[in-house]
Amino acid sequence: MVFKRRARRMRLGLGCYRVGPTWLWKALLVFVAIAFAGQLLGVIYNKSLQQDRSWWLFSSDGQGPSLGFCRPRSHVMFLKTHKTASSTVLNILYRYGEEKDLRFALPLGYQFGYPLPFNAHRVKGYRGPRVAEFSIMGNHMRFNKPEVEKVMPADTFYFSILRDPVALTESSYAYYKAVAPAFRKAKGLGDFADNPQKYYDPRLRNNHYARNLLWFDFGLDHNANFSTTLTQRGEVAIRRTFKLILVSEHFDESMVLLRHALCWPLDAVVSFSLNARQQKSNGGSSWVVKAAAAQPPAMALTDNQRQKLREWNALDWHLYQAFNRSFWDEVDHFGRARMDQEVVLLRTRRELLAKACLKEGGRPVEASRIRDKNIRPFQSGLVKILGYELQPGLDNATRQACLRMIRPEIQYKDLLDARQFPRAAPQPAQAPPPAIPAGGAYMRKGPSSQLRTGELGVEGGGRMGEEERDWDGSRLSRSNNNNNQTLVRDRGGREGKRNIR
Ligand SMILES: Nc1ncnc2c1ncn2[C@@H]1O[C@H](COP(=O)(O)OS(=O)(=O)O)[C@@H](OP(=O)(O)O)[C@H]1O
Repeated sequence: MVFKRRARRMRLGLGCYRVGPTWLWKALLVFVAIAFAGQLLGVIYNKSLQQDRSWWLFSSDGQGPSLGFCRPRSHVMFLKTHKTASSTVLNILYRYGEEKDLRFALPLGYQFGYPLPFNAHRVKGYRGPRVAEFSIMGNHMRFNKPEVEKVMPADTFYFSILRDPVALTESSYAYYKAVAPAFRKAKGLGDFADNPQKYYDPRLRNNHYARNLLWFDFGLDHNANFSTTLTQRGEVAIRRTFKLILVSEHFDESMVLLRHALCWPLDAVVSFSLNARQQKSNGGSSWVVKAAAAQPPAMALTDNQRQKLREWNALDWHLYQAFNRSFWDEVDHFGRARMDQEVVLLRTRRELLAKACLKEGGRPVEASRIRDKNIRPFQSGLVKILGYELQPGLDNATRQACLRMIRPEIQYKDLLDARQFPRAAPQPAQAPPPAIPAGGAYMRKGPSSQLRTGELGVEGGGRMGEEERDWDGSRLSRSNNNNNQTLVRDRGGREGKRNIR
């Protein structure tokens, strides 16, 4: 009996024990099912949100405020001055032209025979002055109006960009330290600023990077003595051709004026700063914006040295001041309040795109950290040139749009070149220049083993043989200067001073 009762209690107990866990298991199962479904819905929702967002990112929202009645310009010539944010501007032109399927006047290499004055035959595919077939031109050149006019249509819109000569010299010194003999010989930028005459020889190749570089790029004589008549003449000549001169220090306002001048949507002029130098903060090694950055000792300048650099670059300083004034006149004409509003919109848009497109919260990173060589920027000089990495997991359309905004100049030019000349056999852009030992000017190779800026060789296949010639055709000979071999102009050679207009 006792045994039976105990067995019944055990059965009941077991029954109780079974009822409890079954109920719990069922509840758990329902909970897991709900959680799983939630996750699944979340993923689907997020994905569609991301797609919606990317659709929204690069669509009508990027049109910006009304441009009024105007027709978008598609014939554009940008004089790409050196170290002025010109690569960022060129990226804008590349993107617009690519999207609209416009034809670019591209150099054979990466520049139009720089530092020689521009010649129409430097344009790949150029077939003569009466064949108007190019829409956009913007790679580095030394401006030469009559030759440019052979390539570009008569209704072309010409524009360019200037930068404060002191900031420009800092950037140029960092980038061309090894290329320009005047910079190479100086102990640091301050030392150069204290006594530029001590280091500067106008006959030496690539020294144009060290004096009045803007004036030089506009095709004017950068070694001329400063005079009010001369500077006014230069200014008038530039104004006659260039309908808009942007100012690097006011980049965003510049972009607003540019978009209205070209009648382009807001997104077309939204950009990420390209070709920036790495700057170190006082304490750490992280990238910081220039204003807050401590310059490395070789780059540090006192106020007095800054003033001296303005005097040394007096022609550029005049140009910068004159065009800075007229820039603000244009802003006044546009309307200051309206400008402020558009600048806010532009910055908001840039922030949004940076968050969507870029890693590191949109901050530029060292080239060595960029895994994809197609977006690694070209390196030159004393400092690291920064680039960007894309956010992972972007849908294809967004990825392509983001990629366009960060693709460095060299890779972008290669891509456009391949599109425009699909059947052309790959050409070496430039034959390698002769190596000059012991402190002679030297070149670095770009990602495609081709030269870009600050190189020694004449672009477009101009290997310099035994008889070497400078950009204006004057003969060069080697000189041994304090054990530094350099190329100097022969006495009989032309002075290379020419005013193109
Ligand atoms: N958006 C914007 N606003 C202001 N400044 C900008 C911008 N984009 C690029 N930069 C700075 O421009 C410098 C590079 O100039 P370039 O691209 O003209 O150089 S190059 O001649 O093509 O090598 C380089 O200056 P430094 O960093 O002082 O060397 C860039 O940081």
